Amino acid sequence: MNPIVEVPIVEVQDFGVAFGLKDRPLHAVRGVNLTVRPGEIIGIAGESGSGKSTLCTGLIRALAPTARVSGRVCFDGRSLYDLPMREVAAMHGRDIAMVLQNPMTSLDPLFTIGNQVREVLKRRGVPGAQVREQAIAALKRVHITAPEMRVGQFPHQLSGGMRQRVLIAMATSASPRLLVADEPTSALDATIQDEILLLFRELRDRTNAAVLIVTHELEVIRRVCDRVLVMYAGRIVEQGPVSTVFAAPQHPYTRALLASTPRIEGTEVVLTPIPGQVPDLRTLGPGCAFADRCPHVVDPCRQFKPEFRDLGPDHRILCRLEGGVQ
Ligand SMILES: Nc1ncnc2c1ncn2[C@@H]1O[C@H](COP(=O)(O)OP(=O)(O)OP(=O)(O)O)[C@@H](O)[C@H]1O
Repeated sequence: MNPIVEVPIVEVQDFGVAFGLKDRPLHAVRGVNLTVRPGEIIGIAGESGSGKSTLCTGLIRALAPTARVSGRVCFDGRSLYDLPMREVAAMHGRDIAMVLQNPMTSLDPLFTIGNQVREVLKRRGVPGAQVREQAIAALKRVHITAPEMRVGQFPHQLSGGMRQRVLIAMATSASPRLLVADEPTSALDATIQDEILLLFRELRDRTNAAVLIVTHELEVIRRVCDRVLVMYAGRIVEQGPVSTVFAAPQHPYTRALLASTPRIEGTEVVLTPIPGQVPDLRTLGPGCAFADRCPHVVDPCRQFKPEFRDLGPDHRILCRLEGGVQ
């Protein structure tokens, strides 16, 4: 693993994102404080609707125009939401890359793979004479076999795994400083998943980029990430090194989430679903959003805002329970 350099690439203070009516807002993300350093791979976990995608798109200023943002996001020391959009757009092509879930809808079915990779390279200022050669090199880096032949093919002629690699090749061709991958492997089968995940590590090792991976699959995080953020109802409820959090999760929600993933015990597949429902983000009470589902809930949890507790180096939870769950 790369040594982690201490100068952050992203610094987030009290970040929030709301949608909907001003007098009845939906707080998709609330009170996020986060530092992302070059060379680290961070996984973001949480049930559907917990705010994972909104946080990631918010961190790179790629939210829907209806979103209302609060707090501060600094990218490479510059306050992202104070920059002119023109500069942010230039950063998106150069310093920040995004890989999305569905490789079929992200590639244009009417153009060859070569056309699409070359177009990205041209936009990034690669001289015309080098474009073909660099497009082939970019495909080779993501382990596409016979890239000279593939450049002449259309997206539908490639497998799902190969299409995802092409998107990663396009996203990383400018050696971004931050790569955001939103459910990058969920449409792929397990062996292809592994290969795609390895590409993120290779990118990190080659360029010292920071990588944020949003996923429902905790196993993905356990295998490739250095750090994990667990989100619930728009807040990060636990963050810490993957090895620490997976070995001994401290927030009751993290425990429940880990227990809810299928595991094999003897000859049986066992999982313990999390009881209850995710709360409506428009009608959250003053206390902890997880209180109604928490096995350790006590009265103050419902009445007062939960507080962050530091449990060790880079490890914190948002919970009133002293020292986490015993
Ligand atoms: N453009 C939007 N307009 C209105 N509400 C939105 C918008 N985008 C997201 N939301 C709402 O914000 C909340 C968080 O959504 P988000 O997609 O960030 O969650 P998620 O954890 O990424 O979920 P999933 O795992 O299902 O993708 C949800 O209640 C969602 O409906």
